[in-house]
Amino acid sequence: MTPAARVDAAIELLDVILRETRPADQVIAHWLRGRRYVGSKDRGWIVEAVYACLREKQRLEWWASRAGLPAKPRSLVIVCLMLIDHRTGNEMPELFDGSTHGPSRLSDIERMAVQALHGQALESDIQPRAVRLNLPGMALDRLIARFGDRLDAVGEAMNAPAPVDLRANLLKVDRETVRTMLAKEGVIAEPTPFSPMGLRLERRMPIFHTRAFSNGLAEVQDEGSQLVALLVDAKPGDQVADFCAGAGGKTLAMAATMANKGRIMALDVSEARLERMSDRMRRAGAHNIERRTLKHERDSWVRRHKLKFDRVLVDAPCTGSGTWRRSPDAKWKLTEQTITELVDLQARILDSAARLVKTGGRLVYATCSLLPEENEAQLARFLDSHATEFRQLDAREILPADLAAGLGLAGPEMALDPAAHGTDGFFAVAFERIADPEGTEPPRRRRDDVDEIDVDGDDDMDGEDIMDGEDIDDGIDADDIDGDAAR
Ligand SMILES: C[S@@+](CC[C@H](N)C(=O)[O-])C[C@H]1O[C@@H](n2cnc3c(N)ncnc32)[C@H](O)[C@@H]1O
Repeated sequence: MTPAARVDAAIELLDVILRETRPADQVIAHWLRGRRYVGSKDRGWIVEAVYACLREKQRLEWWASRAGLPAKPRSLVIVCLMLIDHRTGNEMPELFDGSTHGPSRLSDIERMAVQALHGQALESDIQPRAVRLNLPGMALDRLIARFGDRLDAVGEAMNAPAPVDLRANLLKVDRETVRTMLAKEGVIAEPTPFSPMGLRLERRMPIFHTRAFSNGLAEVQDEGSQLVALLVDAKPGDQVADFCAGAGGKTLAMAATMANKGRIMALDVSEARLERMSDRMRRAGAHNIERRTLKHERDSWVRRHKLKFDRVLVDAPCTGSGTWRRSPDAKWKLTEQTITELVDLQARILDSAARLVKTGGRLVYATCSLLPEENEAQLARFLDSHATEFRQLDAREILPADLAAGLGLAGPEMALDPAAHGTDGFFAVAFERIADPEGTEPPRRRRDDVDEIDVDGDDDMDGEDIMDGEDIDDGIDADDIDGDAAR
């Protein structure tokens, strides 16, 4: 491709992403699949340019508007080329050359804008705070409430590219062995600071071709997500419900802490997401997972299995604001309505999933969000409405002492952020059921009886099949290390 053709492709792809509701990584994968003729170097340039525009969209728009350019993808790319790629005014006409595969020539206004932009820095003291921090205005007050004086540091960390973390699959191997195997294939990784099963790549690179990955010895998973699984602390023999299991990031981590003993019911309303778990389960050698598609959070299956689980994880659908460093497009698509709807859905899911927890069992509510209404406010609401049934546990007492001390948790919740912990932003809180809804204790079961408990529904009369783990294309693009796979 000529440099101009690359620029034209970046403008086109950016336009598609900004008009779509799907996440950018999915749109990009789809767009590239339809253009196999685009070589790998060209792909690399185009994707990098598009991500730079998405990551810096607000600051680029601010400069575009100041320079008199319309709010269009083409303007974003022009400003990106000037302020991020540091092109000179003389180079720009060559990139906008009006050729068959290139973008149309620069207009008079664009030429003047290019001159005005020359030598400017992307970040400026005169930008409003939300622009300078590159955060959506509607999130600013919420994040100030959460982080106070730390917000500048958190904002900076949220703008930096995320590292690639792996979880060593302890069902098959220990962390050091995976690390050595990866090193032999040229992939250098260091132990993550907190998770005892985590490895962090020295630099971003595809790992899906490595023996460690294809033999199921490692999975891509952000360290924060690994820590959420540790807070659940599912033990061998436990009955576990993973209520929003998705493609199984945390399900697989829990299968490992359970040493494949006991059972995990992986539940989700999305059959497609649960299907994506099958290949990962097989690769990981995880044999204690059953998957079930729920019609909705109050599916009759939940009622039939109330008070039956030792551990219930609710990894709730959320704004994903804690993962904005991976999915910068998501922050510009956030609306008040989305937040309102998600908060309502989270409450409904949490209330329903709580019914599954047996007395003495643990409920963990988690999000990858940094917004207080999805986290602290949900916790307060749940405790308030379930005061006679649940008590909050202290994460610092659940996690191993050195880990809890290292995380420096300020309270009983496990609140992680990219600045303090280098992880994605996560919030996780653990509760213990102290009484069943009627206030009467269900019969206690002996530990070694738990495998006998009917968690897969012999009484299942609603005709929904539990998926059987057959091999289905996982739909995750080989280079998609920031999609479901990172959770
Ligand atoms: C944050 S994602 C889960 C990520 C997953 N636990 C992991 O670690 O890879 C949230 C999930 O909640 C599911 N979900 C949305 N609405 C739901 C509902 N009403 N009941 C159960 N799951 C729901 C979504 O399909 C999505 O897979």
